[in-house]
Amino acid sequence: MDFFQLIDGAEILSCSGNAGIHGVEYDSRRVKPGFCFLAMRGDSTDGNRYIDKAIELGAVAIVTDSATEIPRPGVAWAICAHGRRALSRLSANFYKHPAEKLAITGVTGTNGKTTTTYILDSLLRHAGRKTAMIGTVEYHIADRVIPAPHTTPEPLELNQIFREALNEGATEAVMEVSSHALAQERVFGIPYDVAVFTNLTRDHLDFHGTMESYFQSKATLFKGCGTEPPRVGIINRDDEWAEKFMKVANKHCDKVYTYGFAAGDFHAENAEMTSTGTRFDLVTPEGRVPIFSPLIGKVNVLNLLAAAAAAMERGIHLDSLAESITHIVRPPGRFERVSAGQPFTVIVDYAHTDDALRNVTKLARDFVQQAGGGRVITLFGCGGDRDKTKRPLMGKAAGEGSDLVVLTSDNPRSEDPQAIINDVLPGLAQTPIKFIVEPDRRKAIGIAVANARLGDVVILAGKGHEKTQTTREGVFPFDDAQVALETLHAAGYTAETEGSHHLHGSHIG
Ligand SMILES: CC(=O)N[C@H]1[C@@H](OP(=O)(O)OP(=O)(O)OC[C@H]2O[C@@H](n3ccc(=O)[nH]c3=O)[C@H](O)[C@@H]2O)O[C@H](CO)[C@@H](O)[C@@H]1O[C@H](C)C(=O)N[C@@H](C)C(=O)N[C@H](CCC(=O)O)C(=O)O
Ligand SMILES: Nc1ncnc2c1ncn2[C@@H]1O[C@H](COP(=O)(O)OP(=O)(O)OP(=O)(O)O)[C@@H](O)[C@H]1O
Ligand SMILES: N[C@H](CCC[C@H](N)C(=O)O)C(=O)O
Ligand SMILES: [Mg+2]
Repeated sequence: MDFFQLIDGAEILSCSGNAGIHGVEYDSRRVKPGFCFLAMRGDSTDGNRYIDKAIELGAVAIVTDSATEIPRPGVAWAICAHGRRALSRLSANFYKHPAEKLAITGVTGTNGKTTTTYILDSLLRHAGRKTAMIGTVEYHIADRVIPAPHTTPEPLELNQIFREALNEGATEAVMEVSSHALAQERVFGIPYDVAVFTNLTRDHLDFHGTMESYFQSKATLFKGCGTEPPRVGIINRDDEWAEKFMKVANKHCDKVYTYGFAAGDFHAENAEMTSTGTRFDLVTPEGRVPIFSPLIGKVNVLNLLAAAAAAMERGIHLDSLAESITHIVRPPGRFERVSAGQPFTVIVDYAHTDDALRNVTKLARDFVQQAGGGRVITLFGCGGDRDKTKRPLMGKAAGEGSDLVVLTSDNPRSEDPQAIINDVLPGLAQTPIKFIVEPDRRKAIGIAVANARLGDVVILAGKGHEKTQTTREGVFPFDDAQVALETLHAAGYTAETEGSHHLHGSHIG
């Protein structure tokens, strides 16, 4: 492909020269001979600072979002109006527009994206479709796993995955669309067929500033990301922001469906929730069907309703849903039990907002009550270099939902772990709860487990599937489920159970 073909359709303000192009990069450190380097300004640095580095590494063409950069001799050059939009167009051109040939479902919302995409992907695969799945835990093309540096990748990686998926026979893609990706236009030009909104609760205000601007980012998915709007919008009517999302979806999408626990186009009736699964009648515009889901808790009923609605829109028949729902693959680290035969329950969960902590502690409370007693012990921390406003709220939610809280660290990143803890304490102090502070997460897990008695539920919140802890000193291996298991073994519980097998690979809990 030559440079003109590569930049075709991108908003180019001026250009000069031509070259044969063998690859595209937006990170100078990964440039190879024959590549086009797209230099764009970011929040932490400016890609234009690395143009000469990219040329040294063999870049033959530069696309820059800076009109003041002087073209380097012998290098094809273009000035674009918007860095990421240009990157999207170049990536689509380079990989020959794979997104246009896939039916893509995008899921956005503060919580539930990963779970909903896993369920939808399972339903599509169970119906014989070959899929690509993109999200927080990992990316998949059918059974092939690709590591996920971001929940929603940059347009270059996104187009590459879509191209590989198409080449491998995929017809569908299911992806989480983070608010960061929407705000930064990482998904510019992606034509979504179906768009799902799960919920909007406080998070990421460090990046978005206000809830309104966070909402506006998420709403973009329903307006169309520089392309046709989605054919179908699916909205959680139980969420406080539902009406605002409905307004946008009604304006832009051909069809809009709602889902909700007790009412909506898709809803649940006769729900029976136990600690091993959930039985309910799935009510849809096409009729109703009794289902049993291995996922537990009310939020997972909502995730299931969202996924069922999307699956039906993607042509999966209601009759086959009941069967396929029994086979769904659960995402790792979401309400995942860790068991070594101990007389109390240990749960690893990815709750890292006040809303999610409230839900997960409520679920644990329901279980201990159903089982005739027991306490809820919650361990959590708050991420460093992330929304500080959620810290006291998470403290309050954990305190209100638990009998004992162990406050610790969760990826302090560049921050002082104690300073993060200090931000959480005012929220915890608003509750009468007993709490223990231990910044070392391994020791903290030891404390939580040592305090557990017969019938208690211990929730290890915030890190879910993560395999590392990021601190000022570096990135260290850390896996809550593994550490919990080691702690239980050290305490003398050594039974090999389904839960402990799960830790060694299978995603089916
Ligand atoms: C806030 C945010 O999302 N930032 C992402 C964004 O940064 P940015 O646009 O500000 O770019 P920058 O880091 O200033 O760099 C500018 C340009 O210089 C380039 N560069 C930089 C250094 C160099 O040596 N050479 C070089 O060419 C970079 O590749 C980039 O093109 O683009 C960068 C390149 O892809 C990402 O690394 C960076 O992710 C940061 C590290 C991050 O932590 N992002 C998280 C918050 C995120 O995106 N999370 C969401 C999920 C959140 C959720 O829903 O829970 C996600 O989708 O994963
Ligand atoms: N529909 C939901 N509503 C509220 N909370 C939920 C919902 N589904 C899951 N949760 C809670 O949120 C946590 C994260 O769930 P999940 O990973 O599915 O969300 P996500 O939107 O992908 O999060 P992230 O933005 O971090 O990738 C779960 O561990 C659970 O505690
Ligand atoms: N996608 C979320 C994950 C948070 C998980 C938690 N473990 C943390 O590090 O804060 C974020 O980047 O904000
Ligand atoms: Mg996710």
